[in-house]
Amino acid sequence: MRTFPLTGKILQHLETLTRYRDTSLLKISLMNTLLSLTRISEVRLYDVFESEGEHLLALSAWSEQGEVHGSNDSPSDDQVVMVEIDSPIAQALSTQKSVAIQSVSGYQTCVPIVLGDKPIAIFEFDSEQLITDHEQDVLDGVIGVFRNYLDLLRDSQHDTLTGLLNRKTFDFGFAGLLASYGQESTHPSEDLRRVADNHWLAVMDIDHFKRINDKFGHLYGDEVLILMANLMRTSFRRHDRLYRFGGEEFVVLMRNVDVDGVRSKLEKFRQSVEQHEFPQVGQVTISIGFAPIMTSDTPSVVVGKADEALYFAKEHGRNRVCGYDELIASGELAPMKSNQDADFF
Ligand SMILES: Nc1nc2c(ncn2[C@@H]2O[C@H](COP(=O)(O)OP(=O)(O)OP(=O)(O)O)[C@@H](O)[C@H]2O)c(=O)[nH]1
Repeated sequence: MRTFPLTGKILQHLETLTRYRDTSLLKISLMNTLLSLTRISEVRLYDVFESEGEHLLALSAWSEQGEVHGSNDSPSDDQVVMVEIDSPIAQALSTQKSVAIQSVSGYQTCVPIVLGDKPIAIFEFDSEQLITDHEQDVLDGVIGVFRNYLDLLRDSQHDTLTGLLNRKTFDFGFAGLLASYGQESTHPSEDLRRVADNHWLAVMDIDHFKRINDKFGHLYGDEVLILMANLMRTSFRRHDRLYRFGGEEFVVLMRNVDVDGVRSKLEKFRQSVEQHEFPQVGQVTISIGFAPIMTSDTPSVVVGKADEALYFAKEHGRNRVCGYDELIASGELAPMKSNQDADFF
């Protein structure tokens, strides 16, 4: 009978947990749940990546004196660390099972989260005492619900053909991203609150894609889209966000790069597409427009500016990279009027 209040509490937590559609908030909610249902004192959650057969970790949420914090951005390269050989995390990742060890302040338990046959995240718990079998059951059950829900959420956030993030995820996440960038910005002037001068949005569109479909058929057209997504994954950095916006249009969100860096990165990508031999189809080219992300702009204005630069590239020969600011400065494009942003979304 004494288990009923705990069962009710677990159900309440699960109800709260499954309300979230945002992965970062979901993680924070899960960690609060685990702290509240067990005698764990602190918890850290790492995202797990695989690179050349090695596991890499990036801290994505953590507690400090019981208060949970999370990062809502993809980790940059310098936030990713290698797993220490023979560490409990390494053991838990290789066996795909929980590992508990005695530590200076008590016990440390590592619980991997495995999707398919791949570990995608790992929890590290500190507790004064060894976790009991009952607590382990609660941990396993709640983490299992989290894993299944995360799997569903990931499915709904990604484009089925290319595996990139989808348009819905962009629409949902970009406004939040702008708001969080705004909090980070240190610029004193409201108008000039460009996000540390280094966040960008690029819209990319395959040239004459209709011709590819018409000449080789839709299956080859689809293959080009998949290969294009793979080229994007290898060309951009881990913390850049890659979206298929629809049809043959893609979007990249880039941060921590100056205007020269963004231009050369996009130019390099354009060249790698041009030089890639697409099976059957041969050469494919892409046109790219990019614009800075300013906290004073709405998402539709940012996309609208990058789109204008893209249309300029299309109208001036295709297979080019054009920056909105550069086109405005050179007088080749007239500045967008504020009412031009209506109803993009
Ligand atoms: N194979 C395939 N084709 C798609 C998909 N989504 C959209 N398309 C096709 O993409 C083509 C886009 O053609 P347009 O918008 O005319 O553009 P384009 O031929 O690339 O010409 P420009 O953009 O002006 O260079 C259309 O033929 C669509 O049917 C898809 O998921 N798979």
